[in-house]
Amino acid sequence: MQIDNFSYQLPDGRQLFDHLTATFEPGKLNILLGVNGVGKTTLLDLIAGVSEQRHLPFTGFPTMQRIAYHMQGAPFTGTATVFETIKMMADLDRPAENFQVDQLPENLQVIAHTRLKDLSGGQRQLVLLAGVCQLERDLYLFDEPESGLDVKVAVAVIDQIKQLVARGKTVIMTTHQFRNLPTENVHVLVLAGQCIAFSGSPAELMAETDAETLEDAYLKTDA
Ligand SMILES: Nc1ncnc2c1ncn2[C@@H]1O[C@H](COP(=O)(O)OP(=O)(O)OP(=O)(O)O)[C@@H](O)[C@H]1O
Repeated sequence: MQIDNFSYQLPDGRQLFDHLTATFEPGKLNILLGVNGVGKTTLLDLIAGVSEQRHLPFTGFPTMQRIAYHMQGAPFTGTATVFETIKMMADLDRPAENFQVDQLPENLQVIAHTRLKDLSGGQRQLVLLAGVCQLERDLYLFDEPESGLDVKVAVAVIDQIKQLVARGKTVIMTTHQFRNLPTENVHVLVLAGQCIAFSGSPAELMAETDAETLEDAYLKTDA
């Protein structure tokens, strides 16, 4: 999945991307890093085709119907219960499987019959995330999936994402949290200066910056 020499202006005329080239590795967790406002969400929106039609420089990406997109802060309320909501998403792509309560992540089983409108913001985010993971797609996009979640819950969220990768799925995720990130099967892209300033494995980024952790390596980049 490749973006080649892509330039993009915001509606107010600001240049967000300038000759940006990026390769996303299939079957891996692609982690897109960069400071606030650099354009990570905009890039995910463009890949998903939600904001506007994909431009020609985007090649090798699945069609919109084959992409699952967990958007940041998506409004997700209503009178449906946790179980009904996740079952509905499971049934979208795997109607024959008859999704059951015990297939919910453990932390959602106790609130399986609570209505979304009665959940906390973090719990709603967990429901949406679990639903997205039930979809059977070729590419999964997660925009800051652990934001606003307790660190213990965030571990479980990253585990769900790792399970997708273990099943051979391609994931692109933005994050500002380094604590629970895996390093195996991971491809890192650093968005800075209107283009991809680094693309490679966590080990390569750490070697290039002479750092011992991915967080330190990122801090040493010019992002
Ligand atoms: N619809 C829009 N109209 C005008 N500007 C926009 C629009 N959407 C986003 N922007 C601008 O695009 C820039 C990039 O925003 P984006 O949300 O992609 O950044 P980000 O890297 O995901 O940031 P964060 O880490 O804070 O979520 C910001 O300067 C923002 O103001």
